[in-house]
Amino acid sequence: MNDTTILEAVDLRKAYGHGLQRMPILDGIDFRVRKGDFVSVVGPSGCGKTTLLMALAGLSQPDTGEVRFRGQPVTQPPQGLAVVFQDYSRSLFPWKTARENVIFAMRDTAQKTRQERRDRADELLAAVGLKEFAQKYPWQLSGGMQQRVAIARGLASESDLLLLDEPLAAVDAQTRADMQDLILELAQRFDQTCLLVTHDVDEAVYMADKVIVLSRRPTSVATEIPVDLGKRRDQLATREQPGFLHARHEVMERIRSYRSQMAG
Ligand SMILES: Nc1ncnc2c1ncn2[C@@H]1O[C@H](COP(=O)(O)OP(=O)(O)OP(=O)(O)O)[C@@H](O)[C@H]1O
Repeated sequence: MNDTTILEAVDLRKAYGHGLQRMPILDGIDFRVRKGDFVSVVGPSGCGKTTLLMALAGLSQPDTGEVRFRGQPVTQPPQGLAVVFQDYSRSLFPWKTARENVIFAMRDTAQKTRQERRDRADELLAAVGLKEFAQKYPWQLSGGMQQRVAIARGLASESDLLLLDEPLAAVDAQTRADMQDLILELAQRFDQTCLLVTHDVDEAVYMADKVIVLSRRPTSVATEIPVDLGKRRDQLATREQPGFLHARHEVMERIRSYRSQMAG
């Protein structure tokens, strides 16, 4: 590990089931994430992206191999790491309002007083376009709104590392673009390293400093494709830059090669 590495996956292996039912999912995955980077992970459906994320978060243990966060082996969810799950309906507390859900994530932050926490929660809710909905309960919000609360909560934790599992899957195209920019802006503002799982190749490249493409299941290869676009992104200009088109091409090419291996 060098000084700037915050997260490492070392020869991660994980299978589900036993005996004849045993299904290997991760079959020797290695990669590193540098502090401050935004990393996207793409791969075929069912290749084990959520399984990988659960292992990175310390929510499930790999069979062999190791996850290291700030150089320390991860054996349970570590402090300084937060996850925004794909299934927002199960990740928010239904008995807490949007504001209370966001405040709940601030247990370990610099915001100590009730007022400080309330102000930061309202700032984040306003940033995700939910200023008027702070006092609503999750069941009073649409799916996309609930997911925005979940994102505000992830950012509120001010954790050094934020793992995002398809957080924008349920929102419409325009909101999705706005949320991409919001996540980038807030991650930079709070100095958060992010690892985003997404099915959307354009989103993966737009958001990231590096895209990790996973091979089909059992996933044994994680190819890294650098995205050389600097930190400032713009929905129109960035997507037209040669660097964007090149990285997008490389990612698509890699996915296609994994697909043809599967067919062959
Ligand atoms: N707890 C579990 N027990 C048994 N099998 C599981 C479990 N969790 C996931 N699987 C299986 O492992 C495989 C990988 O699942 P996973 O959700 O990690 O993939 P994914 O790449 O995130 O999928 P998707 O792209 O569809 O979201 C799938 O075939 C899934 O059915």
